[in-house]
Amino acid sequence: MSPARAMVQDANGAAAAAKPLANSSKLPKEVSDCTYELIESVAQFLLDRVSIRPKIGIICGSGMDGTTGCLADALTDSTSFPYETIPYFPTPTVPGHMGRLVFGYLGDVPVMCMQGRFHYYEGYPLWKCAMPVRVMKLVGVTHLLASNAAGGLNDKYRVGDIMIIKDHINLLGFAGNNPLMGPNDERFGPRFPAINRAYDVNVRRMAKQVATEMDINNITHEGVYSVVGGPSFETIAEIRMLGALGVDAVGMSTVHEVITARHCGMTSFAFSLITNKSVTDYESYEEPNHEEVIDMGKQREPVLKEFITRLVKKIEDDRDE
Ligand SMILES: O=P(O)(O)O[C@H]1O[C@H](CO)[C@@H](O)[C@H]1O
Ligand SMILES: Nc1nc2[nH]cnc2c(=O)[nH]1
Repeated sequence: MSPARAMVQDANGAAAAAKPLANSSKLPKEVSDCTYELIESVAQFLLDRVSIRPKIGIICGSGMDGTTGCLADALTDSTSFPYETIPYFPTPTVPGHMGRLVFGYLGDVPVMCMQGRFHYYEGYPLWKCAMPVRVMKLVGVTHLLASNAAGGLNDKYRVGDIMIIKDHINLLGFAGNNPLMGPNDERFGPRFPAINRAYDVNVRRMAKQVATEMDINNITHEGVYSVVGGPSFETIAEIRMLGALGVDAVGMSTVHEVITARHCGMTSFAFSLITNKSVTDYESYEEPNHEEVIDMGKQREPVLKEFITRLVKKIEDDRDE
């Protein structure tokens, strides 16, 4: 598709030509080129083409954003933008991440939904991986809900369980890599943002209420997520180290999105679907693999869809009070 000609697709996949773009080719190479004005222009591109004004932005994790039956398919009155048609947007390279930004109604709540996210191991710098969160912000989103697939370290967790993230350990940050590195534009947020209250306590409370209402408390936990760079899964020594650090689940995403969201004043919430148990035993022949991650995401899709739909409704009702 010509980069100068964006396409929008409706929920049935019908493509329609949108306004031509001045420059829809590539993201700027340097973080310093990714200005507030550039993000504003991307937000404006979207606002010019959709009528709904979502306050809630959703990022779907591995296996939860794929084919028929996924969350984005549940949106009504939807308009979707394949990532390659959005100016300056990265494109996903990972199976299980479809690559569409969908606007629509979940129940009766307007949302925008990233069907596919960006990971550091794909070769994008972290700021670029998290750039869509800033686009959400300038579209008018106030609440970020991110989901991910993760390996479960906590002995009590089983495959298929949900972990509401209460905190994270940013191992990429420890290694000197953070989405906020580079010049800071105060219009997004402060140079040194506090991150200790990243996972909103009120939204977590609502999520626990939803789990009770759905009668899934037996599979729902609250815990600490750690991000690693990937794409290789962890060694046994690494898993043991993470366990000793108090990590309950490990993955390769979400933290850069949440940091970016908090930096620009968005309320954030995230949860993990435990798609595999982390291997801690040298005698074990088990090996994690991306196929089982995607399969578990698909299996849990109905539950997660309902979980998110109910949570979104609670957030919206709470905002209206
Ligand atoms: O975090 P999400 O995008 O759900 O994906 C998780 O699953 C993939 C590994 O199977 C990694 O990308 C990991 O981060
Ligand atoms: N790093 C990491 N990411 C995952 N995503 C899904 N499962 C895993 C895992 O076991 N480790």
